[in-house]
Amino acid sequence: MRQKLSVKAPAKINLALDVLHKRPDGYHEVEMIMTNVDLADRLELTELRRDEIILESTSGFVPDDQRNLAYQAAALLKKKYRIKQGISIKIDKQIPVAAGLAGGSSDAAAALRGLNELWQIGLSYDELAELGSEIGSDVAFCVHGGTALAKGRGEVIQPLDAPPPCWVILAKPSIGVSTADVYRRLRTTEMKHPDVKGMMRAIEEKNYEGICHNLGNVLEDVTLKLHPEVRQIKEKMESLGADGVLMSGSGPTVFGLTRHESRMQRIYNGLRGFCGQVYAVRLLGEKNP
Ligand SMILES: C[C@@](CO)(OP(=O)(O)O)[C@H](O)COP(=O)(O)OP(=O)(O)OC[C@H]1O[C@@H](n2ccc(N)nc2=O)[C@H](O)[C@@H]1O
Ligand SMILES: Nc1ncnc2c1ncn2[C@@H]1O[C@H](COP(=O)(O)OP(=O)(O)O)[C@@H](O)[C@H]1O
Repeated sequence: MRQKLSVKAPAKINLALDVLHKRPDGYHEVEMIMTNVDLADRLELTELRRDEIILESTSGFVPDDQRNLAYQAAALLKKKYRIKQGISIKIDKQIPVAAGLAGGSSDAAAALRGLNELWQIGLSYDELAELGSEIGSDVAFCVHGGTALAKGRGEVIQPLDAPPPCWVILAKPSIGVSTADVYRRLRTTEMKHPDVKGMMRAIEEKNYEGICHNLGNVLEDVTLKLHPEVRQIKEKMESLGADGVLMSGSGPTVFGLTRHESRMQRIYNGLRGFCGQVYAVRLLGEKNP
């Protein structure tokens, strides 16, 4: 019998994103608070007799070859641990692409977690995260999942408690944003830094109002200038009564928080039709099992 495994790959949002400076290697030194939401891709991993990697996805927007981050994860493990078995990776894509929600990074992390188990390699999450950061800066967080402070270029992970439960409305306009382009346009001397420590305190104290108050992302201004429709979505979400509203990562997805189901419905209904893709999901906040 060929071995099979199904792995969940949840999206992330950045509750806080600060950039300290640009590094000599071209990356930016960041301080981010990231947490998972229950919008997820699903990867089905099936062993193949032939030594090859086959990748399929339900989305027309992601590559199905070595450019796919989940493919790269499998190739990395195969090379490093001299795995001779082949693998079929089927991605049921639910997370919008190039959205600031780390869909690709989460698929890579899920492939690492799943293949580590399927091929019985025996690596810890810390070891998988270190490997994953060769693929992308957000992969390390996605290996651990839950809620964390991410430093360095995003690969230095300090786990945090889960924030108090709430609804998260995600609204993505029909544009894609290039992370590299947004970082390139960032002027590190002209930034309003978010209070990352204040956000960590609010999470530790399970202080929902404190979390809403401390939301902040230095990349937001860059993307808002490039794409005025993102500002319109922010304003709409605020006027519909979200307690806190912020762009996730490099965007263009905007998220709004509320604890009340009736208000979640109002925000969700008010945004549908106004904006490309809208989701109402829960904060996950807990680490991957
Ligand atoms: C902005 C964030 C926030 O979580 O997420 P997304 O909006 O992409 O989801 C991340 O920092 C994105 O992480 P990720 O998407 O993995 O980035 P990578 O593939 O490593 O890098 C893409 C490009 O972004 C720039 N980059 C990335 C990370 C970083 N700390 N500094 C950078 O300058 C570099 O130009 C790099 O070539
Ligand atoms: N498995 C994957 N899922 C999504 N995008 C992928 C994947 N593999 C490679 N990519 C590429 O990575 C880019 C960024 O995708 P994604 O991770 O969805 O966005 P973001 O970095 O904004 O969170 C896309 O342009 C896409 O072509």
